[in-house]
Amino acid sequence: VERLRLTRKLNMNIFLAQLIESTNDTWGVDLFEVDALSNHRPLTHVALHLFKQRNILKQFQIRELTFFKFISAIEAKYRNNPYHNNIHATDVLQASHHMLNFSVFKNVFTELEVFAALFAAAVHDVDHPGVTNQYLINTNSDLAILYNDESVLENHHVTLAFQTLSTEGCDVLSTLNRKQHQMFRKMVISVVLATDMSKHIQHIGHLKTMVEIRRLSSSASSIIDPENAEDKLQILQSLVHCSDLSNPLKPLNLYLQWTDRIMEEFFRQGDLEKSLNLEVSPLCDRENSNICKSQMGFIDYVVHPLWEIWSRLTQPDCQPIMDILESNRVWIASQVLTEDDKHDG
Ligand SMILES: COc1ccc(-c2ccn(CCC(=O)N3CCOCC3)n2)cc1OC1CCCC1
Ligand SMILES: [Mg+2]
Ligand SMILES: [Zn+2]
Repeated sequence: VERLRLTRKLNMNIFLAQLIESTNDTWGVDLFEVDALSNHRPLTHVALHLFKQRNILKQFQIRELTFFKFISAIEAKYRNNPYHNNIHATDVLQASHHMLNFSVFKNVFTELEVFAALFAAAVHDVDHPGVTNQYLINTNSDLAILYNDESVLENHHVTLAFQTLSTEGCDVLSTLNRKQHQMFRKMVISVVLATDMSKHIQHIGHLKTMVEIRRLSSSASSIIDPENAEDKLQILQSLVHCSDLSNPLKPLNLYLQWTDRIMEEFFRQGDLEKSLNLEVSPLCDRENSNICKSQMGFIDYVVHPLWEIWSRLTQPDCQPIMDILESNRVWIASQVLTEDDKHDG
């Protein structure tokens, strides 16, 4: 029996290693599998692997042990919410890594910009309480008071990330010089704050402008001027925001798991609102919801408008991902009909 147990353990580790290797260049890795096989430490495993694969630790002389301690401390500060947890952080990190490899971004970003974008993705929801900014504001929470109702959650995530750097043995930025540290901090703050849905429309506006310039400018090649730090920062903000909103562009079985999870998180907020005699927020009433219809709305009015312009900027590498969105939408639409019948029934 002991030999059998060890063989099974060995096979699980081999399978885990193969899954983690696939995060290098695969869109839609099953991170729920990685979570199950990694003793619920997907973020530490994947982040360590991707930062090493990109040679970030060597470039900035960051000791592997220091990075391990930091990312483990961050992963431990993600709460076990149904949706906003360490698996979601890993998902956004891996999607951001994947899109940074798009050919349109070749030779555009510096190592420091890549480091800042992936760092921001890994920490972007740390200590998320599983409720929305609006709920924190409506309940006069300490966080809303602390951040004056402005991007409350996003401010909290980035502050906690930088505070974690001062935990014993966790300062992954100790080898950066003053200028690098200042630029890194500015980029991480702006990328994490840009994951607030209140900035969503601005993302679309900036991307439309950039695509327009690409269309007008003669050089059909990469339109992104590597000298324009502002443009590059806006692109990194949109890249992580797109990754944050990438669930409907993942293989259907993964998309449906994320949908179940966000709905359960919303429903728990609705339960809280009911118990506090507050008005139940939209989509948060588990007694009265149409999951497929709300996903159709999410895709048509939030996800597709953003990803349509993002894919135009990043063509041709985004097409396979847009195709998944299209097929998922067709499937959801087919379910709306049956879901109606169920309700009518
Ligand atoms: C798989 O389903 C979703 C996956 C992700 C999102 C989503 C929206 C905005 N973000 C970015 C973070 C943010 O700002 N949030 C977090 C969600 O709550 C609102 C503030 N993420 C919403 C999703 O579905 C919702 C429930 C039915 C329709 C919309
Ligand atoms: Mg967030
Ligand atoms: Zn997020």
